[in-house]
Amino acid sequence: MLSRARSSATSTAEDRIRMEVVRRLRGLPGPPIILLNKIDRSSPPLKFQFITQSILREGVEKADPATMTGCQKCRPHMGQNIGCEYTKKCDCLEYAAIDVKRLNDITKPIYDRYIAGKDVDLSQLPKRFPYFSNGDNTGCLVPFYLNERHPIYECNKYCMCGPGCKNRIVQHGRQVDLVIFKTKDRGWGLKSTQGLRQGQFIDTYRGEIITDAEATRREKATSSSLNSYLYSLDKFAEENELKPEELYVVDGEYFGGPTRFMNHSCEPNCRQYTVSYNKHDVRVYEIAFFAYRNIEPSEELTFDYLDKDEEEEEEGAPPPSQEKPVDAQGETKPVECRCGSKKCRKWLWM
Ligand SMILES: C[S@@+](CC[C@H](N)C(=O)[O-])C[C@H]1O[C@@H](n2cnc3c(N)ncnc32)[C@H](O)[C@@H]1O
Repeated sequence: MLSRARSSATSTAEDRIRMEVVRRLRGLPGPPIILLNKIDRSSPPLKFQFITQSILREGVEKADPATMTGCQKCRPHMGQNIGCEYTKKCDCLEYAAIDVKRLNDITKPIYDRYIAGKDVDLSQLPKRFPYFSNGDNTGCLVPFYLNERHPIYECNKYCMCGPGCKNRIVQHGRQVDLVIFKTKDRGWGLKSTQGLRQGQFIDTYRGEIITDAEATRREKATSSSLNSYLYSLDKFAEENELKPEELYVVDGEYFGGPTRFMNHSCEPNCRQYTVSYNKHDVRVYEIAFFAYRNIEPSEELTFDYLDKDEEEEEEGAPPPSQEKPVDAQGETKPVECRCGSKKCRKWLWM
């Protein structure tokens, strides 16, 4: 009798936690996010809170708002009705990927000077629009951006192109339904009940944006693998000569969005991309997940925790290792990878 009473009290507590998590999920904007557990009676921890915007913690500052300018020459209707379609005119696309195929006798010498490291006016050069602007793939990231990982500069509230501009996808937020589900052997994971197209936006990675010093303090204060939830905002570090201690870090452990539940795969179906609304802010920007290939309904969504940009990839992906990885302090933080891929590198962290 006693053990029966105990077990029913436990289930009530578990049920209450689940109901509270479901209540929180229902309060979020956008298509539904479902909680699914066919494995046991647990729920994601209540100390984790869903947020819709990252929280800037002490010592973290966005660039002066005065630096956030919008495109001034664009208009909502410029012919094909896709907003900033004339990429040479659009100030927001100044730093977009250069479309080398469209260089001509006038722009090629400018491009060559740019490649040689000279200071040039990039607005002169033809750019690549990051998203498909018509057809079945409208809104999906084009293959060039998908593969090259060039930062995406979306239009912003100061732009003259208007809210319907096709250079605004991530800022409109998640448009796909999601399921946070319990996996057999990797805690919680994420999937969608709908099929996703290659290049389709899923959601951003949100959390507390903290200084590098605070990230180090948090890492030292915990014995758990906190690094699972820390994401360094270092995309622009090298070109802007930012020192490691000047960088900010997103911590999604206690505050975040559903993407915080995405597991790692050595052969992932999603990748993360840099999205900026202010080209002058090199320290605070969005990390956005896009489908890297077509994804079947209910296929688990994964990304590579050690994902490298193309240039770094050319140096070669880390080989599968039988040895336990060791960090800079010589401590092992072995988390065995259970992604199940043929290309599995065996460990989550190298
Ligand atoms: C960002 S969290 C992902 C969500 C996590 N599964 C949860 O329940 O909160 C990262 C942690 O998930 C687990 N994990 C993610 N991918 C894994 C994989 N491929 N193999 C083993 N564990 C994995 C590890 O415990 C890792 O530290």
